[in-house]
Amino acid sequence: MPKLILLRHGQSQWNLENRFTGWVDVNLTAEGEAQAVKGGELIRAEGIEIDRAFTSVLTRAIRTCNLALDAAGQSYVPVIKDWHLNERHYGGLTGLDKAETAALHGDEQVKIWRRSYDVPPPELSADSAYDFSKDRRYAGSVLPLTESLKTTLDRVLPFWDGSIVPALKAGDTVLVAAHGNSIRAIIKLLFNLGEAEILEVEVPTSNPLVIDLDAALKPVSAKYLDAERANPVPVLHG
Ligand SMILES: O=C(O)[C@@H](CO)OP(=O)(O)O
Repeated sequence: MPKLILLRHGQSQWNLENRFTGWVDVNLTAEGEAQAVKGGELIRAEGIEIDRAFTSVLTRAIRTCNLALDAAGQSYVPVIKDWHLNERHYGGLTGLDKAETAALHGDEQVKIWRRSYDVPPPELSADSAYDFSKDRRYAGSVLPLTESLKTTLDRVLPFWDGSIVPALKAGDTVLVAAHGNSIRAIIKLLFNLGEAEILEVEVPTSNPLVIDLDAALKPVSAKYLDAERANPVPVLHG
């Protein structure tokens, strides 16, 4: 039976500072590192044997993946890194303080930017310090200037179909160490959630969400390994 473990990265420096992060390559805090290790220890305690892992090209997810695999005693697992698993691009909000932005534009507008399904934040300006188009990890790719959850899902989907689905169909146990919104995109897809339902889904940092799948890759069960830090698991649609 294929098994998928979704692991949101541990606390990052900008999670701590409450700044819109998106594609900025901030590192884990010490607390985030400890969370990643705990995630791996829980995977080990559950006796899960991972066949392959996928992560983004952002340090906080890569390090969470590595720390969790180390703590699970499975550092040898092959890891594929791909930008299609990056966090949603926060466009012109990138780097701003979330509370200051709410004070300026109102809580309602910030909630729309953060959690609406298809309203993207304003685009990144041409002179932004957060222009990643010259970063060699994205060479040859056309990069977004902003993303909603919907357009995040649009770019996660080809990678999901092309790389992760074949591994799951082969019966592998797969770890995906990624970000709040790229994981929400995968959850929407997998659980066939509506636009309103996905908005209620908040994935806790570095708490492994273990999903057993049938041969058609429909979820048959889902649980967080750290029950104390769990949020409601997505509803299984029949
Ligand atoms: O800042 C970000 O990139 C994301 C994830 O931390 O935040 P949000 O909760 O607004 O999706």
